[in-house]
Amino acid sequence: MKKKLVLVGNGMAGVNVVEHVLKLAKDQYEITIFGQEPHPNYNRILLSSVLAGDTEMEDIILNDWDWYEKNGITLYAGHEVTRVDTEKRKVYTDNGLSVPYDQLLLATGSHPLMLPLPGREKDGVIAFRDMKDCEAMVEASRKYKKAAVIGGGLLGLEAARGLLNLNMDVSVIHLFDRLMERQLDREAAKMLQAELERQGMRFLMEKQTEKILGEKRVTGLQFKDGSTIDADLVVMAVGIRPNVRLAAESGFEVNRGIVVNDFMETSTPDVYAVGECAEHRETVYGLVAPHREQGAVLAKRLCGLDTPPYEGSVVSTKLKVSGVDVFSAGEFNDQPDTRSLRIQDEWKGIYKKVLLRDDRIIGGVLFGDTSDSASLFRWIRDRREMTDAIHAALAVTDSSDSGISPVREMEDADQVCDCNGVSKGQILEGIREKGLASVAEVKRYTKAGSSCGGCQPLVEQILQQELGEEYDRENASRTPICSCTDLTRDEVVEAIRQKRLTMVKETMNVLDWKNPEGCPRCRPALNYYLGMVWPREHEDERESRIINEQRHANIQNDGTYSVVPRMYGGVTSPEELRRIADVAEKYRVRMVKVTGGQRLDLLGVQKEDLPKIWSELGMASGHAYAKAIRTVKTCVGADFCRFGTQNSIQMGIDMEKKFEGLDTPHKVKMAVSACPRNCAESGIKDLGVVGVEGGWEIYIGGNGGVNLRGADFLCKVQTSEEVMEVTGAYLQFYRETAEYWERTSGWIERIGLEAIKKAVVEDQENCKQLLSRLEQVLSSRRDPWKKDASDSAIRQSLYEESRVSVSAEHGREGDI
Ligand SMILES: Cc1cc2nc3c(=O)[nH]c(=O)nc-3n(C[C@H](O)[C@H](O)[C@H](O)COP(=O)(O)OP(=O)(O)OC[C@H]3O[C@@H](n4cnc5c(N)ncnc54)[C@H](O)[C@@H]3O)c2cc1C
Ligand SMILES: NC(=O)c1ccc[n+]([C@@H]2O[C@H](COP(=O)([O-])OP(=O)(O)OC[C@H]3O[C@@H](n4cnc5c(N)ncnc54)[C@H](O)[C@@H]3O)[C@@H](O)[C@H]2O)c1
Ligand code: SF4
Ligand code: FES
Repeated sequence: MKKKLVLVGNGMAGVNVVEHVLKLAKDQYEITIFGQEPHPNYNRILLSSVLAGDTEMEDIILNDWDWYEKNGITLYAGHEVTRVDTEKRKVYTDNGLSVPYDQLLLATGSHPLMLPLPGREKDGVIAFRDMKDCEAMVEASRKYKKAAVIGGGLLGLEAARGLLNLNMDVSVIHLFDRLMERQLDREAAKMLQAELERQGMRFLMEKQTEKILGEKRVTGLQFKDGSTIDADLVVMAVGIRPNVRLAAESGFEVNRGIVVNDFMETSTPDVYAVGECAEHRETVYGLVAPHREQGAVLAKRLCGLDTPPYEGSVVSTKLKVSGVDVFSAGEFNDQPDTRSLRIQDEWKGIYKKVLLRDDRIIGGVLFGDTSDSASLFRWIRDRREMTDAIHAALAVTDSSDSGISPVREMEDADQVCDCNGVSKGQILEGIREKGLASVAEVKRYTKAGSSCGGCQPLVEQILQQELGEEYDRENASRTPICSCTDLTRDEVVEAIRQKRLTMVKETMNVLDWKNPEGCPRCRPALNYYLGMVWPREHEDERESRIINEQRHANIQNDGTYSVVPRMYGGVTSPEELRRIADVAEKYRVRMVKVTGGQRLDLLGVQKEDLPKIWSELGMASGHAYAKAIRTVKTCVGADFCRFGTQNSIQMGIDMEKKFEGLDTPHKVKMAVSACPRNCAESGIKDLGVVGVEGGWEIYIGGNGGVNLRGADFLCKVQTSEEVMEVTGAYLQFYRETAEYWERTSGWIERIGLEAIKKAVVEDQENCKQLLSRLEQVLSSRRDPWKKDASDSAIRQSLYEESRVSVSAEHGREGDI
């Protein structure tokens, strides 16, 4: 019988151990994971990129719901483990669950430190630790202007850069007279501050905050010296505290963190700890590289394999702020027994300092040019003796002049990517044996470069050195659709056409997929591309769709579902409302809510009630869960409003009826307003129509989500028929040319407004062909709710029996 492995903490460190265990001994354990956050495992490091607008929230998911299910892992997301009974060998959660274990792994991470200041409970005072904090900052930036970040460390500066990108005025309040005093010496800190000031940050140095001002919401900060500043958002980034409550209350030995030995074993048999909550040899690590090293040892231990002990890590840090290259590792402050090598080039803005003890390299700081960082880190880790060659390599301020190539110097065993533990040898193997030819391919295949991104220049140098003239920079920027293949989206779509492929599995086979089963990223994408190319021939493959689309409903964070019936143009009738009310009462729906898209959402529906509710409602699916045409929001328009120039409601209804149920690469939201006052918010929709004197204006590519984007003006037309033509051609062009998972806002940035104008407005012939292909797709649509409600076999297998483990039912799959 399989042993039971229970992991508490669904973060990067714990899940990394599980990934290792699955690779080493897949069948040894029955695995259960508890995570307090209502999300699958995601890359916390990349929250800084999400805030800065460089990455989308959904792109930082490391293992989606499908991954847990596929690997037979039971995930309880949104559940906190509150007690461990070591006698009974069971864990207990806040909502009454208990699960037995044979081996228990604690990876509970850290809490952000919140200064105990008067007023800290006010609205607008937050930390920067998780997705929720990131969303709160984006949300605040829409309404407020002035942000104060307390703490000038790595996190504070990355938060401040993100808030600048969100167009806020940002002040950083720092306790000391230099930034990042735990990583940088005075000189580097001075150069960093000057560069960040140039980017627009304001610094209040040597300031101690005394009080948070304001009534309900924060309005400012007051300092010990009596001065004040205005602020309507305060982000505290003053360090972290290991989360040891569960361990302490359960009787495990705890100091600053949960005390572990060299095999990550706690004081209690069969209980282990890893990551930010673990204290090893009196050190707690707040960076992922050491957690990976710990995880590799622990996974072998759990699988009964021999492993050398974990003896601690040498760490390095890089600040993830674009336009600033800063690296630090080991010691950097001069001491009586140290000597240093310093190079400063004020013209190029470069500073290098290397600290020596007994002529051995023990630490260093690089600013402005971090191309030596991999070599320097290796020299520090190995406590390498300073040589003339090393000295010469460091002494130049342009690494290309040095004659020493950091890459050539590296041994195969040397680590290139600290975040993901990838060596130069593994990358070379990928290049030589798998034909990897770009940074993106290396990233997808080996994971090198996929976290903080700091090692990407080194990966590029390895590619250049290995492939020589064959390395084609331009070609290297091509992005395969996922790590299962080297083919790009366009190549896959072309192959589907040329080779007349019609099924997902067949496509993966014929195109030589590296992972024959595909992954959660490529399976739904292939299913979409096949349907797009062959609208009549392709049989939709439900099992390839994301979970929300398989069930035709949005999974909520407590495991229930939401039902949003279609209400064309946001218009309903007393008769429909009566039916909705009856259903809501009969099935004890927890809440009926008006959505942002002007529909009624029945929240808190049990899975087995879904088909019954759909058939009793007798309304069409609103597709609120799908990558498809969503709602058309309308204003009341000329029939009722004295400013209205057009009948926006009728136009909205016509558009929704025409395009409902159309699959698209990502969700598509639409709106129709009857005058430029734009009450239906047409300016932030994927497709917005605005009535004006003598016709309609059409806007495209707007987005009101995390990455706010105003829509671009596409064209003006005179008649309602023309609106239907241009919007139809636009939607079909998006369907045919966008990457799956790409919103219209990203697509438009990528391919350009002019290309879209040409394809759907100027080139009449092309427009006609787009419309004719659209008609083919529209003619083969079926309402998914009707189909499932009337098919007893589907009802039983999908809604009455559970295919998905309890785990995967928590959280919103499609929308994070
Ligand atoms: C914005 C940001 C940027 C960062 N950038 C970098 C970087 O560039 N490089 C780098 O190396 N590091 C970086 N870090 C730090 C890095 O993200 C962390 O060191 C790492 O994520 C810690 O992993 P962990 O699994 O130990 O803890 P966490 O990621 O905190 O995961 C612990 C999880 O356990 C859950 N949990 C806790 N208690 C319980 C319980 N009782 N029951 C159930 N679940 C529980 C928590 O909700 C949490 O989801 C950054 C951190 C942040 C916030
Ligand atoms: N690029 C990266 O590697 C990266 C990025 C973000 C976060 N992280 C990690 O996340 C964790 C949290 O980062 P962090 O920057 O909060 O921690 P930190 O401890 O590194 O820095 C906190 C900073 O806040 C300052 N501070 C403390 N009290 C203050 C006060 N009252 N007023 C003003 N300033 C004060 C400290 O002097 C220090 O510089 C760390 O483990 C860090 O390594 C790493
Ligand atoms: S958009 Fe214009 S027409 Fe429509 S409700 Fe607002 S003001 Fe009236
Ligand atoms: S070092 Fe962070 S992604 Fe490679």
